Amino acid sequence: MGKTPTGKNTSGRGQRDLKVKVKSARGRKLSSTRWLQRQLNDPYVKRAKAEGYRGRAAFKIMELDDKFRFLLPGARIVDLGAAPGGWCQVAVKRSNILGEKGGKAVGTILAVDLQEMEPIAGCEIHQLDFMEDDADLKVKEWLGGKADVVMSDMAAASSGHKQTDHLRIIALCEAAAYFAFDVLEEGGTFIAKTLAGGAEGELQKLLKQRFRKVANFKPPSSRADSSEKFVVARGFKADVPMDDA
Ligand SMILES: C[S@@+](CC[C@H](N)C(=O)[O-])C[C@H]1O[C@@H](n2cnc3c(N)ncnc32)[C@H](O)[C@@H]1O
Repeated sequence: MGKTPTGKNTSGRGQRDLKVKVKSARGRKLSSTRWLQRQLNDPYVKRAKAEGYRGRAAFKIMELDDKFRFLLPGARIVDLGAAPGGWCQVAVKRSNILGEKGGKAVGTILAVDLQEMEPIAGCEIHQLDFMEDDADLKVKEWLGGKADVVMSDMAAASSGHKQTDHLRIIALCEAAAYFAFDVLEEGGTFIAKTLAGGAEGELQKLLKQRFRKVANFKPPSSRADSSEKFVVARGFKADVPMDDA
């Protein structure tokens, strides 16, 4: 029998467990160094800083919009998982929320996140856990009407376990999708970030019941070594009940 650092006797198995912990602690230290290096060398991180965006995620929504054209002038947009605010910054510009490109400033952006967010002109920001009971009702009330776009970049902090992270993000996507079913205008668009894994088929099936077109897209700015991609559902069918779709 060996001894733990606190002097307790251990079995052989206990010693093996201790070694694993030391090894994984080292692993975490290494990977955080790699994370920092990757951030420092990432061209999108540099561009975001140079162009005044709050994060590299801003380029993902630009690339999604370049391909699918949903940030239209005057759009009413709900941004779920919005912090720190890169998507909102892009949406304010592209949907001419402040009327800077001429015309009336008629659009709205409702931003929701678990975390606090610094204000962004043209966005109404709410701090809320979208998975708590009645969160959808609260957001609906703040919205005060229909939306043209519901977009979700919601993601929980990585657990380090691929399947757990996949199931967590699919749950967030589904909650966002049911909310979209409730608030989208006829023809509206739903965008959500997913991580590849076994439960995606069910999400696609759900979306295909209520949207005319459902596609997956990995923007060039999404890291190649990440299983992240975005589901883009267009042409919302407002009057089709789920069972008859
Ligand atoms: C990748 S970040 C979003 C980045 C954002 N699109 C941007 O451009 O700055 C994911 C966000 O999802 C938020 N999030 C995760 N789970 C959430 C939940 N249950 N309710 C609300 N926000 C959530 C996190 O707090 C985090 O800010």
